[in-house]
Amino acid sequence: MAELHFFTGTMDSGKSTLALQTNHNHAARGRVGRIFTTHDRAGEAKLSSRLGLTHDALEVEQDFDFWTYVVSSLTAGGRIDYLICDEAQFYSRGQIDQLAKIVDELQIDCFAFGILTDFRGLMFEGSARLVELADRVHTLQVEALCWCGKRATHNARTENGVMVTEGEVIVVGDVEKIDEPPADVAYEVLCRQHHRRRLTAARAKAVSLAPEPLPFG
Ligand SMILES: Nc1ncnc2c1ncn2[C@@H]1O[C@H](COP(=O)(O)OP(=O)(O)O)[C@@H](O)[C@H]1O
Ligand SMILES: Cc1cn([C@H]2C[C@H](O)[C@@H](COP(=O)(O)O)O2)c(=O)[nH]c1=O
Repeated sequence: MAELHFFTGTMDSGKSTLALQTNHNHAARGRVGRIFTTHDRAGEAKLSSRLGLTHDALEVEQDFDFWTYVVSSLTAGGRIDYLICDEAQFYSRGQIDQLAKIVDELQIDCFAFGILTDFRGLMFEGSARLVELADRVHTLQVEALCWCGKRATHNARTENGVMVTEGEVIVVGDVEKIDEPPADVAYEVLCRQHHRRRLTAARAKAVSLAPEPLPFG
């Protein structure tokens, strides 16, 4: 039986790497797939991993219809055994419904990859629908870590090094590099407590370096 899988984890937890590995393993056994993504950091119609692998992909635009695409391909004599869907958090609710229909009605496996929550800690539309519909939800095994050493569960957005909680939901960007100056927009993975307290690595460092308050009186 075909299944709808949702692989989720914070930014930088290895989702795109796993997407490419999954494609490789299926293709190596002669199965034929299609790779989809949207808003990848590497640019349009690319699926890229921080480990250096990149693969051409089909870009999922807002009005893209998975069901129509797959049915047209099959009708034209094409073969599709599985779909790889990266950055699935950005897909619409309707597009996730189409993926579920493809799994059920056409017996095509679907492997979707994405982050669960946005920089405010709220579920993305695509991820929420995947949690509702997926046959299996897998949490990535490789744990991204908060600066405190705890498992990171949240994706914070920073603007010039300062954590923000308001703004557009979709802003393509990378995780902050510790040895580089703060980017205009970047992300940092944090544990819940430090996300709640808005305590990024830079702020924690600044606070710990701040002089002790003068004794009262
Ligand atoms: N130089 C490196 N050496 C080893 N592993 C690395 C290196 N750079 C990145 N990684 C691994 O790649 C992961 C990020 O992979 P990626 O597929 O881009 O993540 P995601 O799609 O979840 O954002 C990191 O969690 C880390 O495990
Ligand atoms: C939290 C959050 C992230 N994004 C963007 C930033 C990146 O371009 C992608 C996540 O990619 P990754 O492969 O998982 O690292 O999503 C966003 O647009 N809005 C957010 O709130």
